[in-house]
Amino acid sequence: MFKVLVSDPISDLGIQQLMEAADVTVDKKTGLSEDELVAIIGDYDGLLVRSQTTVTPKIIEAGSKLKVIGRAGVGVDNINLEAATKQGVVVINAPDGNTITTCEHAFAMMMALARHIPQAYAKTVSGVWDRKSFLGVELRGKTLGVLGMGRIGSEVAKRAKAFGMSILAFDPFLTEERAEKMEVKLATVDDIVRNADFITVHTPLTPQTRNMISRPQFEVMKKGMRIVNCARGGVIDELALVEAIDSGIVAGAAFDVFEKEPPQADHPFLTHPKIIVTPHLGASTVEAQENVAIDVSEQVLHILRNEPFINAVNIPPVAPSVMNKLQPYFNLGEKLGSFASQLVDTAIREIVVSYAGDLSDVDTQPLTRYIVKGVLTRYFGSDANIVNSMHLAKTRDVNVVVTTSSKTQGFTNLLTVLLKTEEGEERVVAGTLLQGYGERIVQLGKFSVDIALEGHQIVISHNDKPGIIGHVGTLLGQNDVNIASMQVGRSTAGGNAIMLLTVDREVPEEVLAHLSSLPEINSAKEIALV
Ligand SMILES: NC(=O)C1=CN([C@@H]2O[C@H](COP(=O)(O)OP(=O)(O)OC[C@H]3O[C@@H](n4cnc5c(N)ncnc54)[C@H](O)[C@@H]3O)[C@@H](O)[C@H]2O)C=CC1
Ligand SMILES: O=C(O)C(=O)COP(=O)(O)O
Repeated sequence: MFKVLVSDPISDLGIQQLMEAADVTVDKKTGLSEDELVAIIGDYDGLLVRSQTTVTPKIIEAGSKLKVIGRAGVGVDNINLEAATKQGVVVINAPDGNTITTCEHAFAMMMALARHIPQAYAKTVSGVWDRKSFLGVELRGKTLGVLGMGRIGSEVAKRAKAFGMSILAFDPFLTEERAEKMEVKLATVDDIVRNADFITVHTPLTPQTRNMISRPQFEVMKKGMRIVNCARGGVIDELALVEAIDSGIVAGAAFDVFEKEPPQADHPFLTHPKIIVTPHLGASTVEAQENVAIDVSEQVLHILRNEPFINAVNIPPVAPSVMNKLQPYFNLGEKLGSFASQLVDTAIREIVVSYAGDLSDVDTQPLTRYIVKGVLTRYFGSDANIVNSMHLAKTRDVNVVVTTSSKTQGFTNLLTVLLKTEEGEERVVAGTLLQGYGERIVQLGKFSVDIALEGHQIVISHNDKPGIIGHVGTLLGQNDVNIASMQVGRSTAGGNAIMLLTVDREVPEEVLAHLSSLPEINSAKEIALV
């Protein structure tokens, strides 16, 4: 039974499938301190959060069973990704569910700003009928600068056009072609700050976006412009903004997010007559909260059940078409890695993965993660997984080299794993996925073989002399080890040879030792692929 902790207010309807899953129990405990979370997180396989819970390295380290942290929303800046990746915890988010809602909030803020709605409301309900102080401006005919043209920024631009605004947009990934298609003008940050009547930011907070709008930008802004931040506190320099308003450059600002949330009681935004604020409500609609909770619950279930999943933040994204192509090979890759690692006796220094044939035209990185996981599982057990396998290899000074070739080498697809060790040992194993026959090993060292990659196997290196197969069969039979299949490969008659056996059960140590001591046998190793 998996246990999931929900530590922020998340829609009940959205997490229904998680609550109804027969193999999951869900506990809801909101408002916990770091220490309180540290004390209980060890019991949980999954953690679901929004933006209130700060998931610190201390919490992640205490989560010894933790497999997944699900963020019911977009921004994962409250989750320590480095600690999660190190520990092999998958972090997923729900990037699509609150796009429209947040876009609509940004728009609502822009309109409220243009027409002083919060200030006018406050005065009216206080009993003052003041029609003179709140002269607004129209959006029509104005220039809107959009910084960050991702999901939300693009939707804001779309709506702004309907209001008769012209749009200047900047995003490092916005091409001239896409800008044209969206009927926005591709601009630089400098163009935007100099020419926009309104600016809205829709980027994550990164070292590049922190204080993206600060004193130097305010200095060249159009007098009387207005600015909106429904993305992340810190993208616009808060103190520089107050100065720019007070000096008459900026006519007003609307903020949903703050550098520190909640802001201190004496934060200048909270009392400034030209700044309107909301308490990080961008994603707070019934629809968005259901959407993000549904999306994240679905993925958390997949991860707990070891099924393929999407939207992992600490694993590079993979296009669905690439994923469809790679997915059938994940098992093969992991087993080949595991097989190869059980052939070596000394510390691995390099893992060389070669892809040939069909797989050469896609980005095979996700598959490499499975192979490396397979190799490292021998040393790290279940602590190695596809999230941290590359990281683990790096921290252990294991070099991972990938080569690809479109040549088919006799198989539609061929994965080869070569391990090089500190002592100069080299072990190579290659496998393929054969329609109707599943995962097969087709090369072991320099020998061609063909055997299913499954269960318990024995690899025997021997000299090609008559009678050896008989000796091996007899010894295993005497020890009640049944042989399911056998393959023999040799380079030249009478030379080195390899015997690959699939057996029905684990082979006792003493039987392996006995096998190794038989005449003409150089070594016998058991490989477990279970
Ligand atoms: N106020 C709220 O409740 C909510 C806030 N958000 C925040 O809104 C922001 C945008 O969310 P989405 O549109 O879903 O994300 P997204 O990932 O689709 O878009 C972000 C865009 O910012 C661009 N970007 C990155 N660095 C940039 C730079 N230096 N200059 C210009 N553009 C840059 C990226 O290329 C990307 O296109 C995020 O910070 C997210 O956390 C999202 C949902 C709710
Ligand atoms: O999704 C995001 O990035 C948000 O900022 C929404 O935050 P919330 O889930 O409302 O705490």
